[in-house]
Amino acid sequence: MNDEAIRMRSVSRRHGTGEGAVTALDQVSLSFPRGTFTAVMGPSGSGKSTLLQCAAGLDRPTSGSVTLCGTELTTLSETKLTLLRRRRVGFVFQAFNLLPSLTAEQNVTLPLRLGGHRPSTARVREVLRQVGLGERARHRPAELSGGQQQRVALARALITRPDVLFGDEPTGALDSRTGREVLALLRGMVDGEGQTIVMVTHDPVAASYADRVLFLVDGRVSGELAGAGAGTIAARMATWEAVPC
Ligand SMILES: Nc1ncnc2c1ncn2[C@@H]1O[C@H](COP(=O)(O)OP(=O)(O)OP(=O)(O)O)[C@@H](O)[C@H]1O
Repeated sequence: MNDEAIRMRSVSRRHGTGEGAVTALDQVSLSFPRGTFTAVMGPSGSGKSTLLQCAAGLDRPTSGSVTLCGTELTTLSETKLTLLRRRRVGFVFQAFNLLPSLTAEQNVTLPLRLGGHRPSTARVREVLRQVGLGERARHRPAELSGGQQQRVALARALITRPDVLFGDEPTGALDSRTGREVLALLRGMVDGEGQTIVMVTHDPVAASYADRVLFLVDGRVSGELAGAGAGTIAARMATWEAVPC
């Protein structure tokens, strides 16, 4: 069995051509082992979101290779890539992106239903229980706290049992206590169920929940820390914050 959830080999992503061209990712090679939690950090514009999008098959690299559990993504047709994304990767963003008129369980099942699938009620209840919302299945977003709304978004991302869960600042809109609850939930999914998580964050406390923190600068991996606390991560961030723009 392939123990790499994602493998990126010499991945570059350039936008535009000629003098105005921007290299968002520059020859990045990385492995994300299954069952691990990785945080991706770096200054604004360093390529974090681009890395996440290329790893998840949401964006296509200009060159290089990306495999998801052994499947090469860069050569897949748009249709196959869409199907693969729908089934094998999950996303949570800073914005919860819930439909206000739908209940928690309807929000969780909406993407699957749009794709022509109807998950069993048992599965929907199971995933809502997993995120601590077993009693809130019939509530609408306005009847839920911010943290609970993000848990609905998490349940929606997890319902297909994705190979990888990607988060782009998933706790960015939450107060610090609620954010920590969501991060503890993510950590528990890695430890308890072997979920693979890749999360972009600007917050050293959020990054400290990960097994490994990758640092990007100018589209390249500039270093990494394993098992680091928030203080150590913040000290590393201070080295690039000190560089004048
Ligand atoms: N569609 C695009 N067209 C042109 N340039 C782009 C495009 N998308 C991203 N870029 C550029 O690529 C670089 C990396 O962007 P990216 O959004 O990946 O950075 P980031 O580290 O996630 O930034 P932030 O922390 O501010 O969200 C930036 O210089 C950005 O301006």
